[in-house]
Amino acid sequence: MTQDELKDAVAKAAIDEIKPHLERSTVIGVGTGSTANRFIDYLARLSGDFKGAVASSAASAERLKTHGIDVFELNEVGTVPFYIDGADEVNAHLHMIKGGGAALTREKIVAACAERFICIADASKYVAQLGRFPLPVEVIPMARSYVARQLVKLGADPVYREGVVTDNGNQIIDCYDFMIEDAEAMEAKINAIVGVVTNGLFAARGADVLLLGKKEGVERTALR
Ligand SMILES: O=C(CO)[C@H](O)[C@H](O)COP(=O)(O)O
Repeated sequence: MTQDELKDAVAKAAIDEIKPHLERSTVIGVGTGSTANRFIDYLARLSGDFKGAVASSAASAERLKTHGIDVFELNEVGTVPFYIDGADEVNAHLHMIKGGGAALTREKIVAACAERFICIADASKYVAQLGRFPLPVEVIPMARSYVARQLVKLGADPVYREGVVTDNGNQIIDCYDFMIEDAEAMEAKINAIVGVVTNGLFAARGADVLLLGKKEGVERTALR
């Protein structure tokens, strides 16, 4: 099976996961990226079974609207029963690195408001230790150099993702050569640097369920 087929399989599996729980009043949290896009495409087939979605990026909001799915502001909705999103890396604790698509801050906000975070990923994303994928950090533009110097002190090789402006008007620094021992501690440490909006470690609020696409089939892991 190709990586695209595996992404497709987990997107469908996420639909099967949430379908029995949908009500006409349900607003679903939707992530960003190529795997989340497939989920959006399948979700469109259920229109009428739920109320709408909250999106973690302008791109996902656009795709949802194109399919005729109503998009709500998170502030109007409060909490969402599910948040479905991909990951750049995920480990056995269902801690993740996210933000390859620069949507990490909004993803983290919607995830924080979700009762259940369902991570959908193909098998290439599963790792024993987080950090081979460069860890994204969203920064306030004027703080970029300062934050980069602090990240060097933490052991990272920070590289400015040139030309990328987040949906929040900020910039991204990617931390290379930065294997993570304690994801929760590092998430908090980086977030404590002045000028950091947030970083792409999702450990304090990891996923509750992982649907991992393998060539043998979709493997489901539920922590809660
Ligand atoms: O965090 C993300 C975007 O900011 C995505 O979830 C992550 O990059 C995975 O993307 P894809 O499904 O395209 O592999």
